[in-house]
Formats: sequence, structure tokens, C-alpha cells
Amino acid sequence: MKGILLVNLGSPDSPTPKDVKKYLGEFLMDERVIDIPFIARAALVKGIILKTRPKQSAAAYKKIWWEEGSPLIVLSERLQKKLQNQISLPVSLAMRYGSMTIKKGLQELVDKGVDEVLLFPLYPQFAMATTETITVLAEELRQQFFPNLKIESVPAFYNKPDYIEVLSDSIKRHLETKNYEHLLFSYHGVPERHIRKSDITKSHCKIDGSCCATPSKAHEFCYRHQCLEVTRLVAEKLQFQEGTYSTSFQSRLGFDPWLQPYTDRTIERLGKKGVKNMAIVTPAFVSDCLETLEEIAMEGQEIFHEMGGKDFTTVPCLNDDNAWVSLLSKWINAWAMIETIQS
Ligand SMILES: C=CC1=C(C)c2cc3[nH]c(cc4nc(cc5[nH]c(cc1n2)c(C)c5CCC(=O)O)C(CCC(=O)O)=C4C)c(C)c3C=C
Ligand SMILES: [Fe+2]
Ligand SMILES: [Fe+2]
Repeated sequence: MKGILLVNLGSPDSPTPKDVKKYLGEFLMDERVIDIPFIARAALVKGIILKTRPKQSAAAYKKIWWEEGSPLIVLSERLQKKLQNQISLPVSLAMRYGSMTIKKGLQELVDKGVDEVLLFPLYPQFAMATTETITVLAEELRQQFFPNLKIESVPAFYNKPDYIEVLSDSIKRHLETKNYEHLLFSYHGVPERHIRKSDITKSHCKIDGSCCATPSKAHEFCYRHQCLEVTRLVAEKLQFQEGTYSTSFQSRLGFDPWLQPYTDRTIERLGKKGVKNMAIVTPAFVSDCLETLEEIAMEGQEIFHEMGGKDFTTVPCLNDDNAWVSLLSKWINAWAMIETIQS
């Protein structure tokens, strides 16, 4: 029997420094997140980051935490439940980090009689820190604990026309009554080094602003290209005028160069330039989370107001939007059908 495992990033068990420290320790010790040699990574994470960041991050988590738990987990659970109501195959949910492990998710499916899993990383764009770390871990777990299980992974879906349509409709619906001058597409950032590492041609990526617009097979794994494409395709679909929208990258950590322009500086620039009403959408995230609810909706808004801006509108992530759930069930049913025909 076939089954589906949705996988998102994960959150701490509670917004306390102790639980945040445990969660960040697992997250940041992932070699595909902080991609430096083990000894240096352990020194940086355990010796520096985990000494101060858990307290700071716990305070941020406290501001956005819901009675039912972490927004990212609660929203992912709502998505899984709605999807399960539309699909006859078992649908489970796991997180790459934290208590809802991929191992538990696979076990849950196996216990229901599943022997073929569609592994669905909930990320529109590929990144080694997101999609790749999920598929690599799932394969390691398969080899170690579930040798008879067949696992197939869903690749990045950033440019699928039906995804762009659902995202564009959501943006349009949420901004219909808003009189905004500029729409900022803010994506989670990654260090520039990650983009070069994921370049399968080893020669295409220049991070100079031009390579991502030049056709290349490197784009199958280029996070920057895939983010820029989402902006371009949505702008084309919604017929945005040049100059009324732009792309930026948020949530940088450490001192390495990350993808630019940075979101906080872009908001600052827009405010300084005299933009009074702006809107912001975050298409790297399928579920609202700390990075959208605190960093953008709270901190971003504060920056904009300090710079003289007035209206700051955030477009929610797709979360458990009905059109999004229907699209996911369409993709999953197509997979189940093709697999059945082939076998
Ligand atoms: C598009 C998805 C994401 C990418 C790419 C990504 C890369 C990445 N992240 C960090 C460090 C942190 N990220 C944190 C939170 C966080 N990151 C994502 C998604 C991506 N990260 C999400 C959905 C969240 C929110 C989780 C939640 O519980 O709501 C955090 C923790 C919070 C904090 O202390 O600021 C860190 C740290 C790195 C280093 C990285 C690069 C490769
Ligand atoms: Fe992150
Ligand atoms: Fe590129």
C-alpha cells in the first residue's frame, strides 16, 4: 500500500530557553545547515551560538506561540488533517528537527501497512538546508530501519503552473482591499556558499545577479534561481508593473555573506524612500512560523514604521488554504495513479 509523509522543518517543544536550546542544537549541528567541518561546527554551535541564542529565540517564540503549540506545527497538522480527509491513502506528518521525527512518521505509515512512501518536503524551492537534508535522512533511516520500504521524494515545485496559480490567487485575495505601493517577496536566506555547493555544473553560479536568469541545468538545485522565478512567475500572472514589487532574503545568521538584498534593509530603504503602504509575502514558507509571524509581521513592521511607513500588510502563507489542499491532493493522486499503472 502507498502512503504519504509530509515533512516540515520543526519547532521546539515549548518556547522555553531549555527546549529552544535542544531544538537549535539539533538543527544547527546538521551539516547541511551549518556546512563546516564537524569540530568547527561543534565549537561554533555549542561554544558560541547555544550560549546566547536560546534565550533570545525563546523570547521571540513566546511572542508568537499559540495555546495549541507552535504555529508551524499546528498549521502543518491542520494541513495534514485536511489532506487526509481528501485522500484515501494514509497521510502522516513529520518534522526534520524536534520530537515529531521522520523515523516516527515512517513507522506510523509502516504500521498502517504502507510499503511505498511519497516523501513530501513542504518547501517550494530546493535548498540543501531543507529538501536535501530531509531526503538524505529519510534514505539513511530506510537503510537502517525500513529496508523493505520504497521511498520516492517530491522535488521542488516552485515553478509548477498550478502552484503559481494557487499562490497568486492567495496573494490577490489577501491584497484585494489594500492600497499598497510596493509588494516585497521575502524568502528565507541561505549563505551564498550553499548556492555554489549545490551547483551541479560547478561553473554556472556566479551570485552576480545574472546567472540565475541564464538557462542552466544548475537551476534544478539553485535556491536563488528558484526564489527569483517564483517572484517573476507570480508578477507575470498578476500583471504587476515593473518597480511595484521586488525580492529580498531574510533571517541571516552569522557573518558569512548570505543571499542579498536583505529583507530588513529593503524594508528600511522602502520606508526611507517615502513608501507609505507596503505589503509582504513569504513564499519560501508553506506554513506561518517564527520567521513570518515574528521577524516579518512584528520586527519588519516596526522597521517600516520607524522609517515613516504607515500600512504594513502581510500575506499569510498557504497554510491549510482549501485551494492549496486540493492541489496537494491532485499531485498525490496523480503519483498514486502513475505508480499503480507502472506496477
Ligand atoms: C526556506 C526554508 C528555510 C531555509 C532555507 C532555512 C535555512 C537556514 N535557517 C537557519 C537558521 C535558523 N532558522 C530558524 C528558523 C526557521 N527556519 C525556517 C526555514 C528555513 N531555514 C523556518 C520555517 C523556521 C521557523 C521555525 C519555527 O519553529 O517556527 C532558526 C530558529 C529561530 C532563530 O533562532 O532565529 C534558525 C537559527 C540557517 C543557519 C539556515 C541556512 C542554511
Ligand atoms: Fe531557517
Ligand atoms: Fe544561479
